[in-house]
Amino acid sequence: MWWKKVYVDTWGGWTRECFQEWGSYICLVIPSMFMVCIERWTFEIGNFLAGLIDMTELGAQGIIYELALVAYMDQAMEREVQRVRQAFLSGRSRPLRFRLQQLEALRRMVQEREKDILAAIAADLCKSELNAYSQEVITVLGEIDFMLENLPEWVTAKPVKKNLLTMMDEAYIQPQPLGVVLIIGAWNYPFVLIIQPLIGAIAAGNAVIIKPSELSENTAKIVAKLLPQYLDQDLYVVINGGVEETTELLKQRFDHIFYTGNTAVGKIVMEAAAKHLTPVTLELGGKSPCYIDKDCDLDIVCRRITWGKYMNCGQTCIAPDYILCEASLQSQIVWKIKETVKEFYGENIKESPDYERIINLRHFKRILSLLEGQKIALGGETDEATRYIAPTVLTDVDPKTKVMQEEIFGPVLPIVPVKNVDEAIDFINEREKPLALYVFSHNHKLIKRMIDETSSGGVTGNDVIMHFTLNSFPFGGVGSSGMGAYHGKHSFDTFSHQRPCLLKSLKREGANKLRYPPNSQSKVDWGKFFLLRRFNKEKLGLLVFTFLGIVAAVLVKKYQAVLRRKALLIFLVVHRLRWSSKQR
Ligand SMILES: NC(=O)c1ccc[n+]([C@@H]2O[C@H](COP(=O)([O-])OP(=O)(O)OC[C@H]3O[C@@H](n4cnc5c(N)ncnc54)[C@H](O)[C@@H]3O)[C@@H](O)[C@H]2O)c1
Ligand SMILES: CCCCCCCCCCCCC/C=C/C=O
Repeated sequence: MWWKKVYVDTWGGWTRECFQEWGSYICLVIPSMFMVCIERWTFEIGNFLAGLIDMTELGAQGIIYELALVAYMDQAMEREVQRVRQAFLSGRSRPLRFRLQQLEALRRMVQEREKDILAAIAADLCKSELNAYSQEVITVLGEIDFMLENLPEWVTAKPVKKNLLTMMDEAYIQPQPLGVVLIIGAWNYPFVLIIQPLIGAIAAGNAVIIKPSELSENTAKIVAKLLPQYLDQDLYVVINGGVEETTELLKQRFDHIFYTGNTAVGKIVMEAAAKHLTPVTLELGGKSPCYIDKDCDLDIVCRRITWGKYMNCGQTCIAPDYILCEASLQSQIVWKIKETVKEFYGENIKESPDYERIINLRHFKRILSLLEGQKIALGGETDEATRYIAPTVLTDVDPKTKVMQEEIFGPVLPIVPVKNVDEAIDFINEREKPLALYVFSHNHKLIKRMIDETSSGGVTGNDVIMHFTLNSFPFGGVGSSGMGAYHGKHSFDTFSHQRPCLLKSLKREGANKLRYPPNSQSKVDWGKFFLLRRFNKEKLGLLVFTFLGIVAAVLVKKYQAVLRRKALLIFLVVHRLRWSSKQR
């Protein structure tokens, strides 16, 4: 027997190294022992599946094994999801007290292990720990506090308005957990993009499998290490790995999939989810435009845009992707951005602790290719060894060029001249719906008009990024920038099923005869009366009066049942007569 690929845990990397040395040996010498070895290994490490080893790279020449191993991977993933499902079915994730306690434990994890978390984010993105804290940790702590404060109210059943047919029944909406949720994260804000949805999923009472991005591997590892130390180990599980692991994971049945990442993979996720009719939330990207009206304070506008564009080296889903403005504004904008860059990052940007690097060489080269043939008005300096790209501005950009065809996701800011706001609106509407839209103007009406006449996931007027920070807002895209939303109550709703509950009594069968066969015109008329009429304030007095009658009837012991029925009948007949006369 041969195997092409095996899963092993990557705690500290030692298992992987060990396997590289021993795995191929075992495989070559005693192939039949191989599976046993993997089984024992995965058992010993608690079924955590992570890194992938390509046995062909290790000198094993067999090809026949691939199928056998894929089957093994499938089974392993299936077992893991099954384990989490069993934990969910135990019911322990549901009680409010448990949810609050897990959220508090998560907060304790972030507070007690802050240094480890910040170091991991910093290592992944060449980010200062201060920036990692303000961009990721603050948001997470704020979200946990918000949940703890509001959850007791959100979990309670909400009574709903009733119609005449159900007026004696109990009718309410009960939010309930969906089940097992899969959260797939992206690398650019590797902590907040998995922990913030996790908070919502826990709050809603679900079990969760988290698949962090393999590109931000330090954060992926620290999350996999810390979560089991603080949270229930069977309900909340981290599975690390790359595309192959995600692909295997996506074959399993989940009750909801929450994916953050690029649009192309978003389609893959949705297709896989469709096989199980699993609902998805897709937090995708796109080109977020920034319109600068000539009636504005350019100093302030350029400071805000510089902050949002070059934060995290432009690798922010809601960073302003490009600027639309009148041609005459371009030179001033370039000048003011240049001054701001100096103010923010100093004369030597490479030395600044506030300026990050591009995540990997592939993205570095991709961004460089976007500069070809462009007029570079600011920046343009690069260093492949450290994946540094200076804050860059391009002017007079032709919308047909490559930089305007894909999301930039780097520190390159094209300016596309337009004649006026009408042309800017048309420009935006001719393209895919962006994740964010930014409009700068002193003219409030112009901002409102742009909001009314365009579509985007979110909008901020006279600033950038900041709508992300308000957890009373739903955060998400529209069209190709995504579907569904989260943050605060919106996360709770995303991970809950709003279950309508109608509780009737087995008494009062008389009223139900109306819907039983055989049907008649009179039954239809009564049905119309019962179902098409709604209570309004005008009728409330009459209703109260009727109820008082019913209560009185209850007090008259001997005639209790008879009186109640009569009062209801009188009320309905009076109503019906008044309604019929109005109809005429
Ligand atoms: N809307 C948001 O909140 C938000 C936030 C961050 C990033 N983004 C968007 O994400 C993009 C950047 O992230 P990325 O996509 O480069 O991140 P990424 O490369 O980390 O991929 C995201 C996840 O998808 C998985 N994946 C990748 N290829 C896959 C495949 N073929 N099949 C199955 N799974 C696969 C990865 O394992 C990873 O967990 C940008 O477009 C950005 O705008 C959106
Ligand atoms: C010290 C004050 C902090 C100000 C708030 C900063 C807000 C930063 C938000 C960063 C966005 C993180 C999520 C990104 C999603 C898409 O990539």
